[in-house]
Amino acid sequence: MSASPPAATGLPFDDIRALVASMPGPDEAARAAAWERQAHLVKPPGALGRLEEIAAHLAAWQGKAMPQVLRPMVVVFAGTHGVAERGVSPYPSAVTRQMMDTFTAGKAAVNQICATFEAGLRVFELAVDHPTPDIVEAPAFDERTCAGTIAFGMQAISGGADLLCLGEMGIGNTTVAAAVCHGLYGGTAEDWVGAGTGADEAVMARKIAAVRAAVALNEGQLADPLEVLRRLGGRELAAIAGAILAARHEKVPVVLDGYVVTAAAAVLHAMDPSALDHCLAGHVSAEKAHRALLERLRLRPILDLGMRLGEGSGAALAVGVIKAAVACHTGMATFAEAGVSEG
Ligand SMILES: Cc1cc2ncn([C@H]3O[C@H](COP(=O)(O)O)[C@@H](O)[C@H]3O)c2cc1C
Ligand SMILES: O=C(O)c1cccnc1
Repeated sequence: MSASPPAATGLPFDDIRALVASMPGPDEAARAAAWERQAHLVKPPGALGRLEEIAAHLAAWQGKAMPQVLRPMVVVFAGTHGVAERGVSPYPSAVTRQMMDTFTAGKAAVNQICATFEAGLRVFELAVDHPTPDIVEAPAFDERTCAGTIAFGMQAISGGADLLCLGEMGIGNTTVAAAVCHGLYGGTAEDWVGAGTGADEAVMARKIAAVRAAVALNEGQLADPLEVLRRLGGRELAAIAGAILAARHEKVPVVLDGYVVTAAAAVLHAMDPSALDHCLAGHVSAEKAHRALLERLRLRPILDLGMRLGEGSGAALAVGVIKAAVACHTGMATFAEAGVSEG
């Protein structure tokens, strides 16, 4: 279930930029064929609402008029963060490794959701015994290690998948996600900080202070989104960005989870506004800034259940809806096949 931490590959940011510049677009013929089929299925046009859009999205990004979700895969990346030692989470960093063990034992929330929808689950450990430096004091990575971690994340689909759901585990990472968003979009630290696992007033004040100080430390250095990731991010965020990019190149649609995963995705969006066109937002989490972030990225969440867990749980839950969308699209009869009169 776990893999070794990333050895720095020496892959520089220019190689990441080249992968972003060469992203394939959607298969518009497959999308059009999917909508054409939807128009003839035995239901009033549009009656399946968002399910119809999801089916057409999968057709466009898998490149087939009849998309499939036979091998949905949930990939959870885990990392640890120096900034966690500032008391920005009610929980200690040790929980990250303990939750890895819980995933392996099949006993976390995401395990149960994956089992419910017959989704695979892989957990990638990213050197959790070696936290990235405290972003208030130093960049999280040097360029080589950041690029190497992005490249490592590209392995997310190496086992094969026709739908990739992304998740994360890393105590303190809602602080890191807020720093990345503040670094990308400006505003104030307060705009981007939320309660995470359940911060009280004192923890919230430390989170806001940490995010403000981390961004201030890097003033004038954040015009390049990859620099935002390198200076203010963390290993699981870098790996998630790599996974999204690899999936795009391999025609695998992606389902994003909560605020942390979406913040990692935002780095790619800032590099190229079309970089997330193959992604669906599995849900909007209860983390304060997630809704605003999704709106900025023009992503409409599939579910809105007040969840604020992470682990890929919201993305995994959306697999149920996505599978149903594909089942309707591929399995329903047309009016002609069913012998039902069209209006
Ligand atoms: C038992 C437990 C299980 C979790 N599963 C995901 N997270 C979530 O909480 C963390 C982020 O919140 P913060 O920034 O407040 O630390 C991440 O590890 C995230 O995946 C968990 C957190 C805990 C405590
Ligand atoms: O939305 C998220 O990603 C989230 C929220 C709370 C805790 N961990 C993750």
